[in-house]
Amino acid sequence: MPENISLEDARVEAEELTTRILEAKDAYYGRDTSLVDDFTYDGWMHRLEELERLHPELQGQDSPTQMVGAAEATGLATIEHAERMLSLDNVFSLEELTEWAAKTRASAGRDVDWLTELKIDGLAINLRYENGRLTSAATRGDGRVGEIVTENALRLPEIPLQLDGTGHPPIVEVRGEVFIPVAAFERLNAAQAEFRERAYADALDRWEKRGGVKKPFEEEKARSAAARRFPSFANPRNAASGGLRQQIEKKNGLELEAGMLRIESLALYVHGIGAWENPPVAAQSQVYEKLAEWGLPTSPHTKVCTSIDEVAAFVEYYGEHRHDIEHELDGIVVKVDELSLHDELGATSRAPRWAIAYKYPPEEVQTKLLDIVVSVGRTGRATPFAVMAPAQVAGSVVRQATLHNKDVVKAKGVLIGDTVVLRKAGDVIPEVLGPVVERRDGTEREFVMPEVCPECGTPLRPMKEGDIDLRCPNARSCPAQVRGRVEHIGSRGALDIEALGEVTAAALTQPTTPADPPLETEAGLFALTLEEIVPIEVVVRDAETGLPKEDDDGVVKTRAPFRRNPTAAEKKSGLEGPQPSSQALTLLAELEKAKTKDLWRLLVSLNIRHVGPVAARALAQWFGSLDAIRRASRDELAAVEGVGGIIADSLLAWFEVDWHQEIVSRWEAAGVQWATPGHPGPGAAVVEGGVLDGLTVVATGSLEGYTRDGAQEAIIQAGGKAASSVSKKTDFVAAGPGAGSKLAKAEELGIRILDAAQFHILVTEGPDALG
Ligand SMILES: NC(=O)c1ccc[n+]([C@@H]2O[C@H](COP(=O)([O-])OP(=O)(O)OC[C@H]3O[C@@H](n4cnc5c(N)ncnc54)[C@H](O)[C@@H]3O)[C@@H](O)[C@H]2O)c1
Repeated sequence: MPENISLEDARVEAEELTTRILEAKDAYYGRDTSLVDDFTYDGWMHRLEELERLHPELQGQDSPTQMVGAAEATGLATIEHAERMLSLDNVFSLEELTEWAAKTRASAGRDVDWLTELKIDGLAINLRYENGRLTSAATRGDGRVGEIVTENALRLPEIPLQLDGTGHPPIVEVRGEVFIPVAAFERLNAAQAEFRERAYADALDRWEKRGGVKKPFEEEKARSAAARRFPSFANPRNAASGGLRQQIEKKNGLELEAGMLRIESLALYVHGIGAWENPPVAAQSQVYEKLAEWGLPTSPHTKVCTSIDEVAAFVEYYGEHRHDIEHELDGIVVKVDELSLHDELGATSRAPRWAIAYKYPPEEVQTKLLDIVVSVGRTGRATPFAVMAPAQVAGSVVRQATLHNKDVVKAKGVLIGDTVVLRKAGDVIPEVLGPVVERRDGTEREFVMPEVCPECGTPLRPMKEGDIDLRCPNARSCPAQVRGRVEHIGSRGALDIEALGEVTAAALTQPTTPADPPLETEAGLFALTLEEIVPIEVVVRDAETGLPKEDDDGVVKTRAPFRRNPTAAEKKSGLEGPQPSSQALTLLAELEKAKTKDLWRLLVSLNIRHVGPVAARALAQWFGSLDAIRRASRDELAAVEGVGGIIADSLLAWFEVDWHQEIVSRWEAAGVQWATPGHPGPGAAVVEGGVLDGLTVVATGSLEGYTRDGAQEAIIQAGGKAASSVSKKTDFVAAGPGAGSKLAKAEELGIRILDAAQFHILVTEGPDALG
């Protein structure tokens, strides 16, 4: 729907946007920091373009929509490019991409081949070669004039001073992207941490030599100074940009060492040309072949596509595999392959018309760090986590992220109230990368790790001697730990009780009413009665913020999940007062069923350290009953395949605790079956001689007819080993839709890959039946 905005309103909005965009550009191109995330920045640019489309009189020559990068002088000498270096226009959906392709083909007046490439998240570089010899390397700058970085560029082994071969053009400009590969970026940040430590140690040394008395705050000062000198880099793009543009000759000591290391992390892929008269090739893809012949590095991830469907498939493929690539990418670049069409189609003042960048949804955004709260988990570990203003990142809304421990909070340098960079890549757990220091206004405050458990007030202790992680030692009755254990009991890998999730576990252990929760520990779980749970009331929380909701009078709202009012018909038939809700009835029915579930599931639900489904299955298969496990010696336990010494010790320690014994006996009194019926006793491995005996199988993606657990179970039941990662020892990989890196690994190692139907044959009839 065309927007109806008056010129006056549009002007005000455009001015506001321009100010913000220019500020962000200054920081990004001049100081290698991002004041906002790329997605927000792109949104501003798009809106400004839209306003200028609606009111063309707003579009001055100096509008950011007409400019490439920034000319901001940063102290480096500059050089004019022989031919302008442009930016790229963006699209954010396949629909827009298809539209652009149709328009471009129409302008070309003939069929077009598309060259698809990964959009490398780095910074552009222009390499000028005269008769095959490098005369300058420069950044893009404002597109006409860039900063000279020749000295640093020549430190990259991939940038040749002299091109291979003979007969080079008198002048050619080669354009490419300088970036830091993902693996090198990790190493670089690890090295920065070492430099921090060394700088800190040096400062203390100097202090001591001067005979000073160290005070805690002096150490603190030395630490912060070291952290300022050698900060962690928030992302490879900004680290690469600063790395290439640093004035290395002005550095010495540790700074010089760190600077050199940063340059050594840089890599290059070339992706274009400028100022090449009459190139002896007709297509951009052939240009790359030529550049490779000259010894320049080209990306292996390019493809010539003859239809837009093929382009879309490329976009989709790398959308799923963007984390399997050696560098970060923020999208796909689609180019018209034929060079003569580049001239015909031309360019706007900012971008060529023969290419477009398709941008993937963001994986890195900025948001406000509202608070750092400490949570206690089921094992008692006290973990600080970030509470953030909700942020949409990589397709989901993120509000929280763990910060692990107080040292991590310190290392990341975040303060409560900071604007922080938040990253979530695909299925990966969200992570706070660090603060945007430039956005501070002085109201931020430091996080202080509490000394007592926030849930039960018990003084926190190190997990083990000298450990930085703290735990609440009140394992039996700390409400947070009981809640965590009860939730674990209901989880899919344990007793798989659907009605017993996080919210129900909290209701049973920490309701607002009654004051004494029905479960003080999990020992009472299987003896719960309707009378106990029906009165339960819990606080209603806001889904966005997690804070308690209040009514108009400021009273906290509560909810009674386990009861309902009687229906009219029930009232008529004389029923009075609250009735159990269907949730209450389901919970008790499912608990009843769980009492006779497989022994291994019951073992997992006991929350014994290290005893997960794999060890529990092995124990259950070997011993057949909890009693037999309890009577076994350390050696007997450790000898069971899949158990070992650590788990044996953990089992022995668990049985020694009185309140653990109480769980077992009270569950038993409530009807829990601690033995597998018909098991012949210790030593009888049930599935020996199965059709998969001695074979290792990995199941990945969604296999029709199997849940994730179900596929694993089927492998084990057939006597095979269900492994979670692919290696040379893997015999088969069963892969369904959504299979990612494991499938790629299997292909790489040449391991036989099965679909769901073949997998079914494998686990029921064995490998020979596959043919
Ligand atoms: N977060 C911020 O504050 C902020 C500020 C300014 C710019 N930015 C980011 O930078 C972008 C604008 O910068 P831009 O003008 O460089 O545009 P761009 O990064 O969207 O696209 C153009 C650039 O892509 C690069 N590129 C990577 N792979 C390529 C390939 N295979 N073929 C051709 N080119 C390739 C080239 O260097 C080219 O100059 C914004 O969209 C935003 O994401 C962010």
